Amino acid sequence: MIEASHLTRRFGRNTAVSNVSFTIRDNEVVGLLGPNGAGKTTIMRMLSGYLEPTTGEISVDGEKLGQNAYCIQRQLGYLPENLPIYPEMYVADYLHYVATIKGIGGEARVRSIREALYATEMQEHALDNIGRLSRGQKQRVGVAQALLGRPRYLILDEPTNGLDPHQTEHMRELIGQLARRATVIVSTHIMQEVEAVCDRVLILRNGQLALDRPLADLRRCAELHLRTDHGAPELYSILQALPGIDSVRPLEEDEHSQSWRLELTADADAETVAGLVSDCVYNSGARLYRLENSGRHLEDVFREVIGDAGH
Ligand SMILES: Nc1ncnc2c1ncn2[C@@H]1O[C@H](COP(=O)(O)OP(=O)(O)OP(=O)(O)O)[C@@H](O)[C@H]1O
Repeated sequence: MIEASHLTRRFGRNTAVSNVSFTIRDNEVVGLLGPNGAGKTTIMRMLSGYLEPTTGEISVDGEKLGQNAYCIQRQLGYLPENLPIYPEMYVADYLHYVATIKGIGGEARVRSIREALYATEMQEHALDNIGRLSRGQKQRVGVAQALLGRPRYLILDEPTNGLDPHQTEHMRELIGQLARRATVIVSTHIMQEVEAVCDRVLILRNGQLALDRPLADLRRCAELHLRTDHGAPELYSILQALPGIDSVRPLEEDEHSQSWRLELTADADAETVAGLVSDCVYNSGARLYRLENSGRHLEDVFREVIGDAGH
């Protein structure tokens, strides 16, 4: 378990991360989201032990990172945002070098390199010069070095950066597989990625934690999309008064129809409310054109949470 408690990091006068606390349980896959400059990389660097917090503390399985950095780092795989990769080295030599630094030797080192190459689909490039690899292939070398030694914790800063759609899909599958034996913290700008692989999402805004929620929770916060004709002008206020409906937001309207987004209360059952809504529409004399239940998309949640900080 990773516990980050009241983390603050300043660079001169700039506070990159401000009083951020969270706990990550074993085998969770946590997505770290936020606009440019929100503090994601700074948090990941602190979690990996490569950057000290100005104040606050990180502990891993109850051990303080500041006091046991080397020990903890051996259980940790880290893909930094800008990986220092040596262009003149061969892929296999580079992985050999990183494995040695991580204290993996002998048979285990060979096995570990083979596993990492296989997991990242880089086995054919083992004897390629790193300088000649494409951007996406270099990124995969970065992920491969993070996987060496089967770390219990994986911190991946934008792992799909530069990957083509096939490799992006493969990376998602890989993260899913890794989650069976590791705790994964992944930062990305791609919401679909988080929706596809993460159990939980942390959203940072101006260095502060603006949201920490399980994705299942966000999906449960359902909403209904309703489209009717203009047959019942009072429908808006009737809908607003229905149990289970938190708010009614008008969407587009044309001469034939009007649409609303009905946001449900956290404890509402979407199907029960949908039944009430269709009864209401029918009883009001309006014609029902569409009634659809859709979970909230992370993209909408992100926009709401980030607000102006996203520009
Ligand atoms: N080494 C540093 N020296 C000075 N300021 C820094 C340093 N590293 C980060 N910062 C500042 O801290 C803030 C947070 O940066 P950080 O890289 O953590 O954001 P981020 O969320 O990872 O952004 P991006 O999505 O663009 O990668 C920014 O204002 C950045 O300029």
